[in-house]
Amino acid sequence: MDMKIVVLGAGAVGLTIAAKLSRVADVHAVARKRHADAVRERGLLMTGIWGEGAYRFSCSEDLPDAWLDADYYIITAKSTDTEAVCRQFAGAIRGREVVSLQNGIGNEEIIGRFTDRVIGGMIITGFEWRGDASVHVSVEAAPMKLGRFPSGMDDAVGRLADLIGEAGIRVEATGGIRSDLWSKTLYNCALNPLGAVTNVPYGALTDPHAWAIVTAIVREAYQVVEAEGVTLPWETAEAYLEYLRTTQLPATATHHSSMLQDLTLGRRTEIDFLNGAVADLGRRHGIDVPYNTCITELIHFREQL
Ligand SMILES: NC(=O)C1=CN([C@@H]2O[C@H](COP(=O)(O)OP(=O)(O)OC[C@H]3O[C@@H](n4cnc5c(N)ncnc54)[C@H](O)[C@@H]3O)[C@@H](O)[C@H]2O)C=CC1
Ligand SMILES: CC(C)(CO)C(=O)C(=O)O
Repeated sequence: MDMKIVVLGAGAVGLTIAAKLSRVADVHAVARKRHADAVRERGLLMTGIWGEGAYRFSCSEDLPDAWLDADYYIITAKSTDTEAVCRQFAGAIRGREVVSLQNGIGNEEIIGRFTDRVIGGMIITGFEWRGDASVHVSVEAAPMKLGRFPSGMDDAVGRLADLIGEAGIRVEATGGIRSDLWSKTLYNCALNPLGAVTNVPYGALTDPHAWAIVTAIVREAYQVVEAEGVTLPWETAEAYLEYLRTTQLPATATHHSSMLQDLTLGRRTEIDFLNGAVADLGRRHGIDVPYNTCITELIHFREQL
């Protein structure tokens, strides 16, 4: 029997993941009405580096009873909606395997209040809206990572990674997902808010003036990660900055920060799960975090304009 997967809060990331998984599993996506209607009418339209085509799968605004026995629930809402999604589907996800495939620090902890089976996910692939239920997959800097949260590996993680791999998505299972989540958060903290307030593609942030700010943000964040007891693949902030400049940035140089789009559309941004989380944790650990505090306040100011 095929595995049953439910994607909760399916937008650009979630609908695309649902589409790919629909080729190897039974999939239902919970999405907003206009996307759900479009998926039902003509499928999810995908273009870009993950292939082209129309993908049909079950999609609606709610969770039909037939999906209450899903093997995995994957949350792909913005971090600002994690708590609300968990509350709305609390009955379904209690005691179930729930995966966060979101940016930032704090989602897994929120989900952990609703189920004791939390899987952390890190994805560094670009998904851009091209219309209702129409997504362009633009860039990919590394394989997806999946791991039991806060740490460890087990069969449930391995089975999901195998399934996602079968669907044609590059993925690796890991025993240390917090390290991957923090690695991605460093990248987002460095680029997302600065790219949003300056309205430039990420590649432009290597300019020396912008890079000085990126450097300060990353140095503060690095101290916080160390204080949190998380080991990153790079020994120092300087080593990460070199990786960011020479490997991650070239792979996503043309990308515009999605935070800018959130600001333009008058939506709340994920800043409190990124630089805001770094600033909060920094204060708790007695670490000076002026750059992360400043950029967080700046984004909150812009959110209100
Ligand atoms: N778009 C991208 O390229 C990438 C995004 N991410 C992260 O992935 C997460 C999702 O990002 P996107 O897909 O871009 O966001 P999105 O805004 O396109 O998708 C989230 C969707 O969930 C819907 N939603 C929220 N609550 C819901 C509910 N209760 N019922 C039904 N639908 C609900 C929203 O209306 C929205 O359509 C974020 O944490 C983001 O930072 C990570 C890597 C790349
Ligand atoms: C889209 C991409 C690859 C680059 O910014 C990303 O992963 C993110 O913004 O979180």
